[in-house]
Parts: sequence; structure tokens; C-alpha cells
Amino acid sequence: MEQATEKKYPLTAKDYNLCEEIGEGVSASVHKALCVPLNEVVAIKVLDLEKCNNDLDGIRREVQTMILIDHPNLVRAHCSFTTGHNLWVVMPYMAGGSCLHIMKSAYPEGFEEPVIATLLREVVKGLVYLHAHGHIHRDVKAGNILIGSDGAVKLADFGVSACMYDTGDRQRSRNTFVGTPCWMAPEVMQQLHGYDFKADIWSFGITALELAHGHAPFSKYPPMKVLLMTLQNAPPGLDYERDKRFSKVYAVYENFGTKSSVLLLKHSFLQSFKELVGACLVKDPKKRPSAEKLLKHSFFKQARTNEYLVHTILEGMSPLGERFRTLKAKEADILLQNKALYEDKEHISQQEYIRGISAWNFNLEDLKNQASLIEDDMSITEDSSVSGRHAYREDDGSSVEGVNSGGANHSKAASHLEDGLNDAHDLENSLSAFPIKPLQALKGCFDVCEDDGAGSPSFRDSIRSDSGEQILDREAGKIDGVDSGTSCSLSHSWRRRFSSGSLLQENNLSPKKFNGDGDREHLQPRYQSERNYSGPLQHRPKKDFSNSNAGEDAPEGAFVERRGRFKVTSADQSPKPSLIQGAPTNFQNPISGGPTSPSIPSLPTATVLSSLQCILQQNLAQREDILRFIKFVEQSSGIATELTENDLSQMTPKERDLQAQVIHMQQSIGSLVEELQRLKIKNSQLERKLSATVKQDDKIQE
Ligand SMILES: Nc1ncnc2c1ncn2[C@@H]1O[C@H](COP(=O)(O)OP(=O)(O)OP(=O)(O)O)[C@@H](O)[C@H]1O
Repeated sequence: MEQATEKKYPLTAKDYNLCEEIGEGVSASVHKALCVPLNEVVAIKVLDLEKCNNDLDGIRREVQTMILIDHPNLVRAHCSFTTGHNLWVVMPYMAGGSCLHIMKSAYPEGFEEPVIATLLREVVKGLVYLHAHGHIHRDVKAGNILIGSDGAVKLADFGVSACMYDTGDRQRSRNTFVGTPCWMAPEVMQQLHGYDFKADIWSFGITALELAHGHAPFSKYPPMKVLLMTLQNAPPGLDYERDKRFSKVYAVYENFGTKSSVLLLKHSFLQSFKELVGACLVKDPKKRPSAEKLLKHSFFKQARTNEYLVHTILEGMSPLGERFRTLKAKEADILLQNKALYEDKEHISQQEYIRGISAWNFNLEDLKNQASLIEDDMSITEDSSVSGRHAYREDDGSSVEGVNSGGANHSKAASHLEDGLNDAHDLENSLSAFPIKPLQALKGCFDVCEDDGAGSPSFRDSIRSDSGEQILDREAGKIDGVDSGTSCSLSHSWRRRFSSGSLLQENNLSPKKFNGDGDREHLQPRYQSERNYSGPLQHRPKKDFSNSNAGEDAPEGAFVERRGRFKVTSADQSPKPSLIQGAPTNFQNPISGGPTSPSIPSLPTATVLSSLQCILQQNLAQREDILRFIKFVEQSSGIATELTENDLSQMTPKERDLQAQVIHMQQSIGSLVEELQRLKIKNSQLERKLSATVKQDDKIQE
């Protein structure tokens, strides 16, 4: 491949001395290296082509993009070449590392306001350039915002970026499913009408929250749940209560005209930050501002210079390689400590987290588990969702409702839902009640990288640490057994998590502390609940499973559908029997007008309550009708049994006809009684569900 810059970067591996590892992604590891002929420190991204699952197109695209771009806020590749079965991409060394790693190391609760403004402004500038050149980045997140030793901010990782002009028809919207769930725009998840540059604006909004809080909203949830929550809930945002540390009044000095005067402006950072995030996190992409427009937002008045970043966040940080090693070791340690938890069934979300997207398996059990985790979110009102309170309190270690709160609540929620989610039919009903159909949106979207467990790339041997010490081997971090029972080995999922964002708290690696707020003076080392930091989801062509053994992984029940790696199994696909032929079957959901279902997950609790009450009343009325009908039939059949053979022979045709009808009615009684039983059971289930919901509602109101 041709060199991209004036300087001639060598195209052979022997001209580079690979040093320690400084980053790891889903598809690659990144090393510090010395380019010997130029005596220049560089970063080399090493992609193992054998592990790339034929996604060579994606790699080609990434490298092409990286070489062609030319903007101070985007990481440009110097050159690339293959060595053995690896592809090396040589790029500038960004000594500060990614914002995510910096937060993990020293700012677990997010950055200070001016830092956020400075970082984001630089990112927007990069996006303006990318979008103007027809590219969508598709993976904007703190893990991909790199900082150089001079405080330069650059957006990296074009692994999933897309060129809008790829098809040649300059089509301006895409139809592929890529990105990382927490940062992924709803329209990318939905795949209904494609998406465009505005998908990056959504991810940018999520990244803003990530930089403010130290983690992305919903980051602790398993990927499926993240998708559902993004589609269902009101967009996340800043909250006046939780984020009041951003409410400080700032002094803004401005020069006017020739006379240099200083004006003290009272400015609430929180207000403009809230506005910025709110503008980006609008579900309708058309209503999101363009990157260009965003750049003019008043929020960026807080932005400072690159030097400011050097002084505030880089000074005092340990070298990147050392930081990376420490974080990696810490994560391995925490995984070991929590091993027992993962064996506990009550910690489904943590299991999902460990498994990562690689192990996504949409069988019935998984769907049930995922769906059972959804219930607790029904309590999230627009407001609390917007504030993100629900998702954050847990992070402080104080357990609240939610998945990771010690398991008790979760297990309660899960068992509570058991009743309502007894079969796949109900499950599908409940999912289909979402305003947009996430399942449909998900089916066939993914191909999933399976970890072959094969470890080190051949280049490993040549790697040495700057300090000469043995660097932590990737395999050394592998913890056997933790992931037992899943289809993904830990080494893989661990890599995946680490790369894109576990924010396991770090012992205060750096002496750097804030002196501003006071509330962040002490960065206590603590192990916070783990999150799901799933890596990018790469869209690949759907596979033909027509010859596959459809039922191979199905835990039970008939196989319904399988597209890509998605499959939905159902224990009962048979149509529900109608009550009686000719009898009314209009069990209508009073809200939607559709058939009633015990699960109406997309509705707020109050609406669900009134809906359930209506259904209950309807069922009671129907039961009365049926009882009356049975009584009537019993009376009729009583007359019939008193008739003798003789009587029958003397009957007129009309009488015989009537008699036949009576017999038919008698036969119906059996099925009516059965139906009645079924309704009774359903009634009692509804009653239980209703009282549980009322209790839950009461609790929330308390
Ligand atoms: N030029 C660089 N200088 C310093 N660190 C880098 C550089 N490029 C990447 N890194 C580090 O390596 C990590 C992984 O790199 P990158 O994101 O390119 O890999 P990936 O496999 O595409 O990851 P993912 O897709 O999971 O985000 C980054 O998060 C960052 O911490």
C-alpha cells in the first residue's frame, strides 16, 4: 500500500521495533513502536487477518479511510502493510491514550466541564470534516477519542466507518447494523429506513454523557437490553439533580471591539450542556443538528486550548503502556474475584456482560432472561429515564432497583415475571407491543465472531516492553472456567470488554485530582458494578442456515425462525383456540385495540394498571356470559335425555333438527368448561400480576 504522507514510512516489519501493548480492540491490538529509520515513535495497530472472518472489506475500508483523511482531529494512518497473517497499520502515537482509559485511570466519575467542552469541540470538528467527505464514523465513543502528548484530540478507529459513496450511487443512507450498542442511534438499531450522518450525532450525544459521568448511559446492561431501552425509553440526558456539579456559574471573559474590556458573564454550564445533549439525543434523526451546526453551540464557549488538556488531565499520568498494563491486570483481578457471582443464576446481566456480544444467542431462554430484565425498566418514567437516575444510582454502589443491585431485586423481578412469560407466544406478544419491533430489527442483523480460542499472533514474540520487563501476556489474563457454559471463551470477551469500555474503577493510579468541586477530591478505589462494554457489531452477510440443524441449540419447543444467528423458539406455536364457534371472541386491548396481552411493556405503569383492570373486568363479564350459557345448555340437554326411543321416532323433522342442535350444544359444553378453566387460570394470573404491579407502583410512589 502506498505511503500517505511526505515522510517515507518503511513498509517492512523489520524497520519497526514493537514495544508494549497500549490498547486492545475487538479486532486488533495496538502497540507502541519505534520506526527505526525515522527514529520516530509510532503506534501500530496489528490486525490478525486470519481472525477477521472474511471481513477484509471492512479492514480495507478502515485503512483506506485512515490513509485518505487529512484533518488534525482525526487519526491518520502513515502507512500499512502485511506481515505474515497480520496487517500492520502504522499511525501517530497518541501518548495520552483514549479518553476512556484516562477516565478509567483517574477520572472514574467523568471529566470537569471545560475538559468536556474542549474534547467535544475537537471531536465535532473531526465529524464536520468526515461528514463533509461523505463518511459516517459509526463508532464515536470515549474509547475512540485519543489524546496526544501535546493535548491534540483525535477521533480514531474507522473500523466500522462507512463511506456514503461506497455504492457509487451516492446513496446517502445506509442499511447496515454497526456500532456499539450503548452509543448506537435508534435508527441504526431499527434498520427500517437506513441511517445517515445523524447517527454519529446521536453517538456524539451519548459520548458527551459518557465524558460527564465516566460511563455511557445503560452501559451496565446486556446488549439486548441496551437495544430495547434505547428504542423504548426516552433518550437519556443530563439531570438537574444528579448533575448539579455542572451548575456552577462560570466567569466568561470576552473582548469587545478595539477596547479590550472584560465582561463577566454568568453562565450555567449545565443548561447549555443539557441543551447540547438534548439536541443530539433526539430519536428522530432529522431533528438532530448537523455537526457543523453543533460546532456553533454556545456550550463550546467553555472549550479551552490543547495545552489546557495537557495541564489538567495529562500531567501526572503514568506512561500509557504502564497504565494499560495496570488496568488490564486490574480487570483480570476483578473478574477472578467476581467469579463466584457469575456462577449464580441471579446475575444474568453480569453473565451477559462477560459473554459480550460474541455469545449472543437468541434462543428462548435468552429472550426470557432479557425480557425479564425489562420489567424493572417499566418503572422508568420519561423523567427518570431522561435524568438517567435509574441507571446511575447503582453505580454509586447504593443498590436500587435494577439489574446489578445485589441480585435480590433482580431475582424478584425475574421470578415475578415468570408467570407472565411462560411461553414464547407471550414473549413475542410482549415484544411486539414495543412501539418499534426490536426483535424484528435485530433478526438477521448480526453475524457473531466466535472465539476460536487461538491465542497469540505470531508477532508476539518480537514484542518487548520499553523497560525490558516481560509484558503481560494476553493469554495470562485468560481466566478459565468463568465463562463456562457459554459459547465464548473469556479471553475473547475479556478483550472485547476491555477494549470498549469497562470502567472498573482504578486505584488512583495518577496523583491527579480535582481541586474544584470538592466532591471529586477523593477518587476512592472501589469496584463498581460491572458494565457491558460491547464492542462494535459488525454487519455481515446473512448466512444460509437452510441446511443447519434447526433445533440444535433450542432448549425446548419448536423452532420458529432462524435468520443469521438469531433464532426464536416457541414451545407452542398452535393458534389459540377461539372460545366457541360463533361466540364472541372480541377480547380487545382497550388501549391498542389489538388482542389483549398481559404484557404491555412499552406503557407507563398507570396505563398498564388501568389496562389490566379493564381486561379483568372484561374477563369477569365473559365468565358470567359463559356460566349463563352453560346453564341454558344444561337445561336443554336435561330435556333431551328424558326422551325415549319411541318419542324420537315420532318426532317431526323440525323436532329432530332441534334435537341435533341440542346434542351439538352438549358436545360444546365440554370445550366450554375447558375454556372456562383456562379463563379462570388466566384471570388469577392477571389478578396476581395486577396486585404485584399495584404493590410495585405503591413502592415507587413511596
Ligand atoms: N494511535 C494510537 N495511539 C495510542 N493509543 C491508541 C492508538 N490507536 C489506538 N489506541 C488504543 O488502542 C485501543 C484500541 O484501538 P482501536 O479502537 O483502533 O481498535 P479496535 O479493535 O478497532 O477497537 P474497538 O473497535 O473495540 O473500538 C484504543 O481504544 C486506544 O486506547
